[in-house]
Amino acid sequence: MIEFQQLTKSYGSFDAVKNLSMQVGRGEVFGFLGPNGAGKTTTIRMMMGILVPTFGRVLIHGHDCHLDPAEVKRHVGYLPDIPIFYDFLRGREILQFVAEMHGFPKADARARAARMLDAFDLDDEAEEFAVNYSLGMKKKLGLACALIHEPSVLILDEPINGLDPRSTRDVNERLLAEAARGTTIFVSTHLLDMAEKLCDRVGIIHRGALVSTGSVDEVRAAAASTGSLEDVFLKMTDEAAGTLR
Ligand SMILES: Nc1ncnc2c1ncn2[C@@H]1O[C@H](COP(=O)(O)OP(=O)(O)OP(=O)(O)O)[C@@H](O)[C@H]1O
Repeated sequence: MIEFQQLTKSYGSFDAVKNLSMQVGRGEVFGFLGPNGAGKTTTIRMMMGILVPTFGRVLIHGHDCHLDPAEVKRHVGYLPDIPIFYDFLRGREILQFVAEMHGFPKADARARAARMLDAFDLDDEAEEFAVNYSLGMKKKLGLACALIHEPSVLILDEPINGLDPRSTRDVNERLLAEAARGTTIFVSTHLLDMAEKLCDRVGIIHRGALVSTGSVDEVRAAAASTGSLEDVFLKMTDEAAGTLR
């Protein structure tokens, strides 16, 4: 379970994330939606212990993400918005390295890397240097790295941004399979179609503040809208812009 308690990140007088309080339950797929600059990546970086909160905290399975980041990482698989790898390691070597960093013995790490290459259809690129991977291949390799230790929580920053339709479908199917296994998934996106297909609940963040949370139907009802999630999103972020200004 993920628990946000008044999580805040300020840069001078500017609040990139303000007073974020909410919970994501075990096994839930939660879509964190917001327009560009809303505070999604800042929130996720605080969850991963990369940024220090100005105030408040976020807990994963009861562990404080800032005070106890190593324990959090044992439970979490993380896909950053722009996956970055050692350019001159090959796909297979990167996966094996990540598995070994998680403490698996060499032979197990090698077997896990092979399973992931197969699962993500990266076998043909396994011996290629990461620097030569396309964006779609990098996202798939990044997701494979996130999953290699079979985490109970996945934190994904824009996992299908920039992917072609086939890769998008592959990734969505993979995430649905993970959700079916009971993995908790916290996924940031501004692709509403993905949120509608995948998420049990969504939260809409705008200018650092949570403006709505609930199932897609609940969020739709709160916005007094009968339209698509896109209509609801545009209405909510427009109304919020008015009240937050
Ligand atoms: N180091 C920083 N100093 C000052 N402002 C920052 C810093 N990092 C982020 N911000 C600001 O915080 C806000 C939230 O940024 P963030 O990257 O979290 O947005 P986002 O929702 O992930 O956006 P996108 O969908 O475009 O990736 C933005 O206005 C951004 O300019």
